[in-house]
Amino acid sequence: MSRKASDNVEYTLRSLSNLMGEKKRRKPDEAAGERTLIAADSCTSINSQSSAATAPSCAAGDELERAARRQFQQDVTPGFVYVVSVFSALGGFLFGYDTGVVSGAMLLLKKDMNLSALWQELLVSSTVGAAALSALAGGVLNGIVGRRPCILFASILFIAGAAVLAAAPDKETLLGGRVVVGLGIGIASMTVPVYIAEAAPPHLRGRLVTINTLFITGGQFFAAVMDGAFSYLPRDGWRYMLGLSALPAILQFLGFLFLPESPRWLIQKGQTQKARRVLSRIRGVQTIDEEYDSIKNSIDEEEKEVGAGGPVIYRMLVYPPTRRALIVGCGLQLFQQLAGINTVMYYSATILQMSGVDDDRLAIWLSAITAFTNFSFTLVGVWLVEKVGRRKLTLGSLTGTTLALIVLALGFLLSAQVSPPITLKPTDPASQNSTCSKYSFCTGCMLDSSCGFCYKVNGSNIIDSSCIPVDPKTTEQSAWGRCTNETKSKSGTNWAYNYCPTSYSWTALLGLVLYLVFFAPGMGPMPWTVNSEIYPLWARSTGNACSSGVNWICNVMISLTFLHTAEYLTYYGVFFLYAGFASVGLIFIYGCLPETKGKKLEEIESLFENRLCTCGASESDEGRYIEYIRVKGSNYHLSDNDASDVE
Ligand SMILES: O[C@H]1[C@H](O)[C@@H](O)[C@H](O)[C@@H](O)[C@H]1O
Repeated sequence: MSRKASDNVEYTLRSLSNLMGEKKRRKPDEAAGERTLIAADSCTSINSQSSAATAPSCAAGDELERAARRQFQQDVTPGFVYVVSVFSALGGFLFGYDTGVVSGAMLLLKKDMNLSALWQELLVSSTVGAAALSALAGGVLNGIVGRRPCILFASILFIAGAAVLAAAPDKETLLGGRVVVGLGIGIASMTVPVYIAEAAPPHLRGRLVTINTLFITGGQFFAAVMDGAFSYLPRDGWRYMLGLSALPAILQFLGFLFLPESPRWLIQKGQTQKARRVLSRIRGVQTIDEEYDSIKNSIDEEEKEVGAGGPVIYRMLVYPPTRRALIVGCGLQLFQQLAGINTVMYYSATILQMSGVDDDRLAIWLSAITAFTNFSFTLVGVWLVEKVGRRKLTLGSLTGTTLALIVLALGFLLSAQVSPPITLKPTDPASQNSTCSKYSFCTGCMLDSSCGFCYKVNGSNIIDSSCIPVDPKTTEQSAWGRCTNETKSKSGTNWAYNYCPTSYSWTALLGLVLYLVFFAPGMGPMPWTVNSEIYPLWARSTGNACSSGVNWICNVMISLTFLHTAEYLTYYGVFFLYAGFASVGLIFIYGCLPETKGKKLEEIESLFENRLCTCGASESDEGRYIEYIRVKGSNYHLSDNDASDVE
């Protein structure tokens, strides 16, 4: 593409963002911003000379100061940074869509392609496994070629993967497509938060990076809706489900042809002129010297302190502040996954069946409601992150998540205790020889993946119940006897696979909803947000690669072992186990996560300088405000302490 064409499109994007800025400036109370600033300025100047005498004339000082702050925030936040963030967050949307869509697609695929359980597991876990590998490799790639080419490369992988999946003639090609998509997800998951954090102004960084997680959960919700919609097609519905992700990927690719490289990466690579141009473009102001110098100085200082030789991961491990940051970053991602979010997301249909839902399509639509809860409560996180800060949000969220896990576990425990007994023993030799004949209660039968519970209902009582082997081809019926599809309606029996009919099953639904309400605003987004900001520039790609790798590896481990662990520990045992993991996470986060809200990226390293635990380090809104005033050339004093900063 010619330079001129690219300049034109960039001009259009910028006009769009300027327009957003213009609109804002036209609001009446904000139009007075500059005047307010001057008024507040004279008020505080007088104050600094004779505070007692002038106190009455400054009675409205607080109000003026607030207006001046509002003006400051608009001045340093042009709309362009939102355009940059939204195009980047399309990577998050694809991450959510491609990990979410497979559960619904699988229901159709296993019939169309006659997939065995092993192939189903392969198609799900190959994507997550590939994401783990490419997230780890993405660190090196980011450092060498930059953030923008990595995002472009990820969108190419998403487009190619979607095309292969939509056209796949056999299961081997499907597997190839899922691996390609997984490679894209891994690179996007580690690059996008870093890119947004490096482009955002400090007071909005948390919110903009959290928008990426909003897009992840939005992608998961959209995938669930598409799963529901295309499940009505008689054939090939899965091709549309899997192929649709090409559209946002194409949009992202086109957008990124015109979006700039991260200014911090450019400065690190010595491309100073380009970095200055990008900085003034995304800040929308000419006076970027302050920010440029602060980034440049911190890079120079870091090089002096840490040295430039040896692999980055080695230098991170031997330098205490980055080692501590790495422990915190990886720990957050570890506990995000150990709290079991993806068993809830991937197995919500199964968990909902425990609440008595025995229709496949209904289960898909109910999973869409679960995904919607996750999405809408992530929005609460976007709103809260700059208000209460990362630390309080994460701690509050994990506390609620732990309680919700206990509710889930108690729900399953109650259900197990009132589990219906098995009253009929099979008479035919084939049934007698199977493991199903050894259970006396429904719970045992439910947890054995080769058996299902066959029963009749008389009023509110369960009668004539038996545990029979499941049909190896479909879990919708028993292999033989009263609960095959042909005999069910004639004999008036019901077939329960993977669940037991009990009057306490609503507690599972309650626990599930509570879980997402608490998890989504904090534990969902904060590990990504915090990781994007806690490493110094030289260690940022590697730090994020490692922590994203930890996230994906634990994701595979937990989601693949869920059903097997439930066989050994029962369902309530698994949820008690996750509640245990979450409690350990709570202690870890309480002790180790500092507050990074409002800090400049270059200041955050100092939070990890002295010890592992820097609990509740304060924000620096005031500092940034003073800096803004200095940039504007005023001699503005907030208080005696701040005054010394200004001069
Ligand atoms: O932050 C995200 C989000 O919470 C998703 O819902 C979940 O599926 C991902 O594993 C997690 O990393």
